[in-house]
Order: sequence, then C-alpha cells, then structure tokens
Amino acid sequence: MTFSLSKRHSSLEEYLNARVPNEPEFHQAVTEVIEDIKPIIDQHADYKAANMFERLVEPEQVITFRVEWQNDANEIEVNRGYRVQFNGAIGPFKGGLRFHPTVNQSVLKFLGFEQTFKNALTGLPMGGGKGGSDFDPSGRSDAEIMRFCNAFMQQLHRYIGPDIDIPAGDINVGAREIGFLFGAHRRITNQFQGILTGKSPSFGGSQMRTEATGYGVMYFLQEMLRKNSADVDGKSVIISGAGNVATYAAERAITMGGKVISLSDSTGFIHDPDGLTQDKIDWVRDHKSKAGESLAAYVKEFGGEWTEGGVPWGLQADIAAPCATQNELDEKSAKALIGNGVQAVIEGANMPSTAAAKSVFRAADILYAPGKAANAGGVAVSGLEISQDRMRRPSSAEDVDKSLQNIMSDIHDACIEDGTRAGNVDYVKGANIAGFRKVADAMLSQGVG
Ligand SMILES: NC(=O)C1=CN([C@@H]2O[C@H](COP(=O)(O)OP(=O)(O)OC[C@H]3O[C@@H](n4cnc5c(N)ncnc54)[C@H](O)[C@@H]3O)[C@@H](O)[C@H]2O)C=CC1
Ligand SMILES: O=C(O)CCC(=O)C(=O)O
Repeated sequence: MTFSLSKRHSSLEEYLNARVPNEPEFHQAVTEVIEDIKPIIDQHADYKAANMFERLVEPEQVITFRVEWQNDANEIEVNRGYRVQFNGAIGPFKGGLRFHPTVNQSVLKFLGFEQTFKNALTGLPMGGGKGGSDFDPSGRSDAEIMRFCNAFMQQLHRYIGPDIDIPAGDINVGAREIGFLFGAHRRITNQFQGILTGKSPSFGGSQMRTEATGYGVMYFLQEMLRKNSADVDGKSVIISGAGNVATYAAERAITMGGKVISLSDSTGFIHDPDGLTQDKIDWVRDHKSKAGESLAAYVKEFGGEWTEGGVPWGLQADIAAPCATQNELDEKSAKALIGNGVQAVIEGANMPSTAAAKSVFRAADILYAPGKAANAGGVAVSGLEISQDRMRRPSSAEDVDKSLQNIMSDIHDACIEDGTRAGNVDYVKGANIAGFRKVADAMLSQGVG
C-alpha cells in the first residue's frame, strides 16, 4: 500500500526515514503539520496532482558554509554556518539566525518549515527561512562576538538580499549581533540595504521589533480568552525562558493585569509567588545580558525560590507560556499542568511542546495556541520593518503596536475559521490549514520547473 501523499512510500514515517534520516526535530514538525493538512490535500485534486506534499517538505536550498575567525587568544576557530531557504512562494525568504551549540540541519529545517506557515499567517509577503551557526556565544567577549559576526557575514552575504532573503535574530542573536552583522554587510557590499530586520531604529530598524514577539504572544492570548468571555487580568502565569520572548511576554502580561510567577533558563527556574514587576524584569534583562550569568541570582535580589536544573511546569497557574526553546515541555509536564487546572497554554517559543505533550494539550479541555500562530508577532513586525526600509520612512511605536495587535487578531480569526469543528476550536489545526492554503495556492499558481 502506498502513502496517499507520495507514490513511492507507504507511510509518512517511512518517507521521512528514507528521505531525511537522522533529522528528529524536522520529522516532528513535519508530522504535526501533515497530520492536519493530509485530509485537505487528499480532497483537493489540484494539490495532489501538483505533488504538493513532497514539494512542501523539501527546502528550496540548504546552504552550509565554513566560518573561520580569530578568538581573543589569537587562535583560529572554525564553526559551521547555515541558511535554510525553505519556501519562497509568497515572498523573499524570511526568518531568524540562531547562534547555539545545538544548531544543526535538523533544527534549522524544522524552524524553516514552521516559519513558512507562520509567515503566511501574518498576511505579509514573506517566505520561510532560518539560519545560524553552532557557535556558542556564552563566555565570549564583545570583540569575539564582533569578529564571529564579521566572519559569518563574509559568507552569508552571498545568499541574502532585500528581494532574496532577509534574516533577523533568534536565540542569542539580538540587537548587538544584528548591528555587527549589518555593519559587516555594509562594509563588504558598500551598500546600505534592508538585508536584516531587528536593526536599531537609529539605522533603519522598526520601533517595537524588540518587544513584538512577546507582546504578540499576549495579544493572541487575550484574543483566545476574550472569545471565551475571559481576560488576562487577575490570572497567574508561568513563563519559561528569560530572553527576548519571555521577558517581553512577562512585561505585557503584567500590564494586562496578570501575575507572572516564574521565569527560567537552562540551569533552572525561579518561583516568585509575589509576582514579577517591571523592575524585576529590567534586572533579569540586565543580568542575563552578561555572558554566562544564571538566573539563580534572582532569589538573592528579590526572594522567591530557585530550583536548580528544574522546569516550572509543576507550578499551579491559570496560564502557561513556554518561551525558551524546542521540546522544553514534555508529556509529564503537560499532564502536571492539566492536573493543576491550567486554562490556557500559549507557545512563545518554536515547538516548545514535545509531540506527546502536544497530544495531551489537544485532548484536554483547555485553550492551546501553537507557536506558529502565537509567536508570529515578531516576524510580522519584521515584515513592517521591510516596508519601512523600502520607503526609508519610519513608523511610530504607537502605529506599529496597533498594526501588531491587528495582525495577531487576524491570525486568531484565521485559526478560528480553519480550526473550528462542531463548535470546538483546535488552534493547531486552524494555524496549520490556514498557513498551508496560502503557501500551496501560491505554489499552484506559479507552476513547476
Ligand atoms: N526573538 C524572536 O523574535 C522570536 C523568537 N522565537 C522563539 O522563541 C524562543 C526564545 O527565543 P529568544 O527569546 O529570542 O531567545 P533569547 O536568546 O533571547 O532567549 C532564550 C532564553 O531561553 C533560555 N534557554 C535556552 N535553552 C533553555 C532550556 N533548555 N531551558 C530553559 N531555558 C532555556 C536562555 O537562557 C535564554 O534566557 C526560541 O524558540 C525562538 O526560536 C519565536 C519567534 C520570534
Ligand atoms: O523576524 C524574523 O524574521 C525572525 C523571526 C523568527 O525567527 C521566528 O519567528 O521564529
């Protein structure tokens, strides 16, 4: 028997094992999406005739390159750089750069695949891509970070451009790294071009890009709650991570009246039963910006409890927002959250829930928003930054924030439209189907060859 989506394989698992062996994160992301869109492809003769499944799961280009650079001890170090240009059917490739020792082809392909659907959901003309390096920035000096960024761009500049591919930040790539990368590109090409987003507003960046992902997560949550006649106000919130997405999600949750009781990093988590405040968040940002600092120092400063090596999912709260990294929330944690009466789980990170955890959430009577919908606010404001770059005309923070709220509300509506069955909303299904339709229809219109 053949798998109905591919003539040569009998199941999705067999297809993935044969075509892309040893890429577990990519298999996980593809399996989740394909389970939801298979019935749509099966029912749609045009999609089947166009072999949409095989074309969708094959990236257009996977580029790898050597990054050689000199550390402070004058030693030459070598890292591997990547850019996965996954799908450019609806616009130039767009997606972040991640610098982390766990970066490999599987991780970047899963991220580029997810990004393709996420970008489609924003309603802006952006294809999906992702890139980065296995470079570990922890403990490195500013000068080393700058030399690494220069060396990385020395290779990457061949593959990007305002009409080709426009990267941005992701884990360990923030304003400092984007500045170094942009400067390197300008010196190499002698052109001032909008080839990166997340730039400082002093040289073409958009207001609110820094805040956009975390704020967008909370705007999406507010939409979900409102549809159920509820509100963030008065709710307790568990957040994981202590970086860009986590701290801005916490900031917005607090201004909406929520009580944020945790943050975490790869060394453990804090439980602050009094709740975070803006001062505490500012301290976390400052502390975590210093190379290699653990969040453990929080409790000496503000009290609460530190759990070394733990995850915050055993705490009791109304809302959980995983905002750190992929597969940080497993089946046991998902069951603990449900057992403790969580009402909504909203993913700020990309694929933070394992496949088993996802099944627990989808089967439970809770609101569950997948990352590709809930964290799309960051790339949406990147899309607005591209427009500002083109026009050389900046927008105010108020205007960008208003656009962000509208885009998150539209994504919420799209999820409702494609994810409602018998009165129940499956946000995962809704996001997968709505994103798929847009990309697949563009691919159909453009033919093959
Ligand atoms: N920055 C952005 O605009 C967007 C980011 N994302 C996703 O959000 C997540 C977080 O990204 P950022 O906040 O930008 O990165 P970041 O580098 O600012 O922060 C990452 C945080 O996660 C923590 N962390 C890393 N590994 C961990 C682990 N195993 N357990 C607990 N904590 C861990 C780090 O200590 C750090 O505090 C990633 O999945 C990223 O792909 C998604 C959409 C946009
Ligand atoms: O703003 C961008 O282009 C990158 C955002 C991103 O990497 C993400 O949405 O995961």
